[in-house]
Amino acid sequence: MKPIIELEHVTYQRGTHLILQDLSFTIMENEHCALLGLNGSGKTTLLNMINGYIWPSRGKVRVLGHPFGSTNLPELRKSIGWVSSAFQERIHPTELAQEIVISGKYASIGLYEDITQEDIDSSIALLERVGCLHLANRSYGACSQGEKQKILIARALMSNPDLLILDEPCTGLDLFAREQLLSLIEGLCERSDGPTLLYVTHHTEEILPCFKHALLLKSGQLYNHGETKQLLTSSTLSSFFDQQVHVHWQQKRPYVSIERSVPIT
Ligand SMILES: Nc1ncnc2c1ncn2[C@@H]1O[C@H](COP(=O)(O)OP(=O)(O)OP(=O)(O)O)[C@@H](O)[C@H]1O
Repeated sequence: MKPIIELEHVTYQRGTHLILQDLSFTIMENEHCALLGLNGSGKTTLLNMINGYIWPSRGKVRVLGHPFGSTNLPELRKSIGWVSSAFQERIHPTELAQEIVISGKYASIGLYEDITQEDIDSSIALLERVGCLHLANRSYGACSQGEKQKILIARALMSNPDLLILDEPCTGLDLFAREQLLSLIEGLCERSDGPTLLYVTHHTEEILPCFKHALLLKSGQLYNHGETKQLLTSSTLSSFFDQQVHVHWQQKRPYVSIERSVPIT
């Protein structure tokens, strides 16, 4: 097993604000991991750092074994798939689903390279894998939110990444579209030749059993990390959220409810 993400005493400071503070953790190959943290806890900042868009003020970052500082980051990014709503907003609505998928090979927005027959075949295979082959020639703007997310996952897989980051992929999905997307994600986790997944969410019930590890980020600090089953307990999450919560597991997924101190009338 190889290390996929390694952070050593990483701090990220903007002015006097310590956005990330002394983070140290390692995610190993196939150790699919969930990242939880309240709004403003530093998740996006951390993802930007893992993708080499920002640099630590202090500490060391290594991704896929490449130490930042002596690594060709645009090249490294081709081995990282990143699906986020911020990225979704940058896609032109007239672009066709298949073009979007192919652009993933070049880590570009829009297609500027000469496309090979192999690119076309791979994009078709990926669209089929995410259940969206029928959308190949549909413009992105005309796709539903669930379809858009699946197309972006296919795009992220186009470069055969070693690391796949899914940042709140279920946002805006109805109950059934969400379960459909989660089944697709579960399928990705189960492939021994697939990427290591980092799954960011505010909704613990999306943490599938395949995410055996979890990172809890609180106010820019690593509050805790370890095995999901041990970490996501009522007691740990109540102190993590500074609010009494109750965790119950259903079909091996953790559901969190807030214990209200004031009865609802
Ligand atoms: N460039 C910056 N300069 C100053 N402050 C910043 C900068 N980038 C982020 N922050 C602050 O750092 C904190 C963490 O932001 P970040 O976007 O990483 O949180 P997050 O966990 O992704 O939140 P959310 O769940 O709401 O998306 C926030 O208080 C934010 O305002």
